Amino acid sequence: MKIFSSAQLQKADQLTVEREPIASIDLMERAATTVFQEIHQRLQGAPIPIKIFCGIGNNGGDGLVIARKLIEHGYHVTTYIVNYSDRRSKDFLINYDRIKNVTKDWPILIKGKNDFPTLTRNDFIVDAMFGLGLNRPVSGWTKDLIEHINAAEAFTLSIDIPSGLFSDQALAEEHAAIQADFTLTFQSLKTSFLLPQSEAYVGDFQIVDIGLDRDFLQTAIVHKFFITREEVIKRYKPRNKFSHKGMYGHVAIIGGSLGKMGSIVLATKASLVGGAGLATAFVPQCGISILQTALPEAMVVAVASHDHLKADQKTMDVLSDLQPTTVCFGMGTGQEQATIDTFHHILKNTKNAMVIDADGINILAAYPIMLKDIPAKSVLTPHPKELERLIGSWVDDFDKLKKTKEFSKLHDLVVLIKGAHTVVVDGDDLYFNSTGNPGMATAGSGDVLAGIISSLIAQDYISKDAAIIAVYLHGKAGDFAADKVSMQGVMASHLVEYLGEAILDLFKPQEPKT
Ligand SMILES: NC(=O)C1=CN([C@@H]2O[C@H](COP(=O)(O)OP(=O)(O)OC[C@H]3O[C@@H](n4cnc5c(N)ncnc54)[C@H](O)[C@@H]3O)[C@@H](O)[C@H]2O)[C@@H](O)CC1
Ligand SMILES: [K+]
Repeated sequence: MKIFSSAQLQKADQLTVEREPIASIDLMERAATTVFQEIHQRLQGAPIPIKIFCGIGNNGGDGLVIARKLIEHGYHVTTYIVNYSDRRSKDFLINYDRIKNVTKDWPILIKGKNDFPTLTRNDFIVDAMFGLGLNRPVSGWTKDLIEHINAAEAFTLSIDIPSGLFSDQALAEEHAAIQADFTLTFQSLKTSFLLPQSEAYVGDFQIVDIGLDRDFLQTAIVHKFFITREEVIKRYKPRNKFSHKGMYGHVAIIGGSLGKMGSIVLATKASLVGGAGLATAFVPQCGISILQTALPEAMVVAVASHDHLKADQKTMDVLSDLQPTTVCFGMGTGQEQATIDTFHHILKNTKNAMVIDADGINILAAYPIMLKDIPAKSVLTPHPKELERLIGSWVDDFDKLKKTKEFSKLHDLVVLIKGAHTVVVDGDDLYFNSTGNPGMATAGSGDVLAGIISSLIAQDYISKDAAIIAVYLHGKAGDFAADKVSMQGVMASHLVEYLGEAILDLFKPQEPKT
């Protein structure tokens, strides 16, 4: 699913008005009516006090349409005009007149601090103060009003975007924005919704299709995408019956050390459940019986050393004889010098795209000289701390994405930035994941993900697609697991256990979204 910039959405807005054609006031009516219907469906006529805060632009105009519709449907509505400027938009003014025809409780003007209404946590607040027209951080009494609304801790629904938040740039923490419980956004997600810094503001979100110009939406070039089920289905290759295990590749999972063998068990198992035909765990001596016991389906190659990976020539020859399709390195390896040398040797002797995780990333950060030896299109899967060691620190989430794109292009690598919405960075293209939950922030979760990515590359997916499909399925498995065992109860093993269900879910007819 494409993610458009606010400039593109405003362009789409104009084109829709010209091409449909539709008067902008009618486009506002259509858009805001759709939002009203979403609210009405949830409130079902509940007699709760609804307080709508309208700016003086078109976001405010939307708020007035919503207020009018709610009043017409018998809801208890109080409308406020947040009069932060006297330049009112044309469509705002039209709706300002219209609402006066349906109620004697005309909108109340807020012109400063002493006009702030008392709010309680039982209110249902609709935030229509600023939308895509926000062009500088909110300041003055308007900022105080935002903080006043947040302090009420009432259920808050934001229209299009939480007021005070920008769609395509980060918000400094000294600036204020509405902390929405729910955001109904027009036509497309906004990038800022998917970044960790905005988590306090956006809450849950839902896209409202307002029928913007289809041709523009289809042809507009974007570099940001939301990984929905459809994005995965169009990339996923179903199996044909005349197939044999040799067709599904051979994954070599390399890593582990004394006391950290579980990460290899999880990654190797995940690679088999993800569909690889063969899997070999390449581990220190201490891991042999562990792997053979925990995972009879996997072959095991042990290096000479006992506690850590210290491959000698003999075991490197075994690895090259294995001819693995995909090599995955880094889980549980530690950073002993012998392990670092082994890793460097593997990098130089591997041609196909690899998956590099955990300590593999930390070793690359410590020895950037090794970066040039990584096979093209390899996938790195850092969590934010590992990423910082690799690319240096960043100012904010947008700066983090910019630096990661540069790193991805410079070294021709696919980089996954793990988080609430894990991002797959492939050159200039960003793919934000739509599945997963906080229950997955648990030991071993990353090992499972690395195993799934490896299994998909072994099955001949290009690295970018392998990463996109893997993060989606990994998160989906986590969602199924959390539904069964609670978020707290999710363990990495559950992510392997529910992976098959996540794959099946791709091809199950979806009941219509409620
Ligand atoms: N995209 C679309 O096709 C549609 C958009 N509509 C609405 O139109 C909105 C955009 O409306 P506008 O462009 O009028 O702008 P907004 O309503 O978002 O903002 C109102 C005005 O506030 C001023 N402003 C910006 N930052 C400020 C600040 N920090 N302090 C004080 N004033 C500030 C700007 O001059 C802006 O025109 C969207 O968010 C959406 O809600 C809807 O009417 C439906 C159609
Ligand atoms: K808003």
